[in-house]
Amino acid sequence: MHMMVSRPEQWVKPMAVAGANQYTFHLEATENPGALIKDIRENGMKVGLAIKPGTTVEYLAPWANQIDMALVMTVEPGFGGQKFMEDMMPKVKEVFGSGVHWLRTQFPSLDIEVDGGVGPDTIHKCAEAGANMIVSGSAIMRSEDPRSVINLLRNVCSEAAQKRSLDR
Ligand SMILES: O=C(CO)[C@@H](O)[C@H](O)COP(=O)(O)O
Repeated sequence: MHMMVSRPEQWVKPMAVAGANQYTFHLEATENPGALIKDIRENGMKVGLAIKPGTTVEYLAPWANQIDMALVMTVEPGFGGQKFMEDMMPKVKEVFGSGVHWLRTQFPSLDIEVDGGVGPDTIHKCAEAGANMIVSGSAIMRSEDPRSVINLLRNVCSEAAQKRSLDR
C-alpha cells in the first residue's frame, strides 16, 4: 500500500488487518520515521519509504538500511497524467562532483520504485538509473494495448537489472 496521507501512523494497524503486506509512507508526513518503521514491522508488513520531488535523497539515506523499498516520486503527489521529472533520477543513481553515487549504488539490494509519468517514453531512464519497481498509470490505462505496454516496462527493467548484475 502506498499511503499518500498525512499522519500515516494511524493506518498501520487497519492496513495490516486488511491484509496489506507492505506499508509505504511519506517521509515528509511523519516526525518520527524510526518509530513508524518499527510499528510497521511489528504489524508484520514490509516497509516502504517515499520522498516527494522537493525532498533530497540525503533525508532518506539514514533509513535505507531499515526499509525494504525506497519510493522516489517523479511527479508531485496528487493525480495521474503528469509529466515525468527526469531530474529526479540522480536520486536513484548519479555521480555527483564528489564521486558519490546514490541509492542504487549505495544500497544494491534495496527495492527502488519510481512513480509518476512512467511509460514507454521514460522507462529507459528509470531502469538505467537502477529502479526495479515501477508505478505506471496513464501510460497503461490510455493505451490501446495495455498488455504490451506492461510487457515493455517489465522487460526494460529486467534487462537493466540483469546487465547490472553482470557488471558487478
Ligand atoms: O498517485 C500518483 C501521483 O499522485 C501516481 O501514482 C500517479 O497517479 C501515477 O500515474 P501516472 O503518472 O503514471 O499517470
